[in-house]
Amino acid sequence: MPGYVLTYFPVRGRAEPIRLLLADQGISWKEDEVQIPDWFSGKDARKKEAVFGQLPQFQDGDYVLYQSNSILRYLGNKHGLTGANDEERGHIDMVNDGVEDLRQKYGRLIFFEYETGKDKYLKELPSQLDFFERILSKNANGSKFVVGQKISFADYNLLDILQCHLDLCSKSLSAYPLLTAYVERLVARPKISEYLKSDARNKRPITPKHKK
Ligand SMILES: N[C@@H](CCC(=O)N[C@@H](CSC(=S)NCCc1ccccc1)C(=O)NCC(=O)O)C(=O)O
Repeated sequence: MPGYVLTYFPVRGRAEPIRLLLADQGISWKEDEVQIPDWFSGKDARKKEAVFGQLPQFQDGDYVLYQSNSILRYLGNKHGLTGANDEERGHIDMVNDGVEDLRQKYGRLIFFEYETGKDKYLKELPSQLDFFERILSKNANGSKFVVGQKISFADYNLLDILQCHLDLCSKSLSAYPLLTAYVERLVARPKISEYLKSDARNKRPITPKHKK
């Protein structure tokens, strides 16, 4: 039975929350690495087959899925990571959509405004992080996960984008005790800790713009 296959570029990017979920859940997967020049030059013909012409792609046997957030939600549904009831599921989706909003802001900075916009971005970042600190504060005083008693697919997405911001500025969470403790708690989970130390994780830059 073929297992899970994740097709993406040799970067963390939009595939990293998926990798964190799989690693933390003890689920093995195959990395199908696409070289960026081959993708854009057409040497790798898969761009024409991709539903939206982009990656990541996720394969579960013969089942093929694109869109990183859809892949996260699919794995959440399959592996019990979508909350305890409809209300929690709705809030998990809401938080994941909020993470997507922040990821798009982060991507715009990295790919289009880095030289001129970093200071302004960091100055305005608290207005975004305030939302997530408050979300954590409303669930068990921030001592657990974004929603409910169990980890959900949105937690892996939030962890990744927070780590991206810690890479951008190591002090970006210093005014956020709940977010700081949340990241520390999640990265200390044995399987996430093991993955974060792995060559597979550390050979990949966050984006093609980051130099290893
Ligand atoms: N909504 C989609 C967005 C997918 C996406 O943007 N994929 C990018 C990669 S994700 C990312 S971090 N993009 C920005 C930087 C980048 C560009 C090219 C390759 C790798 C990274 C991609 O496939 N670019 C190549 C292309 O469009 O032909 C999703 O969430 O999966």
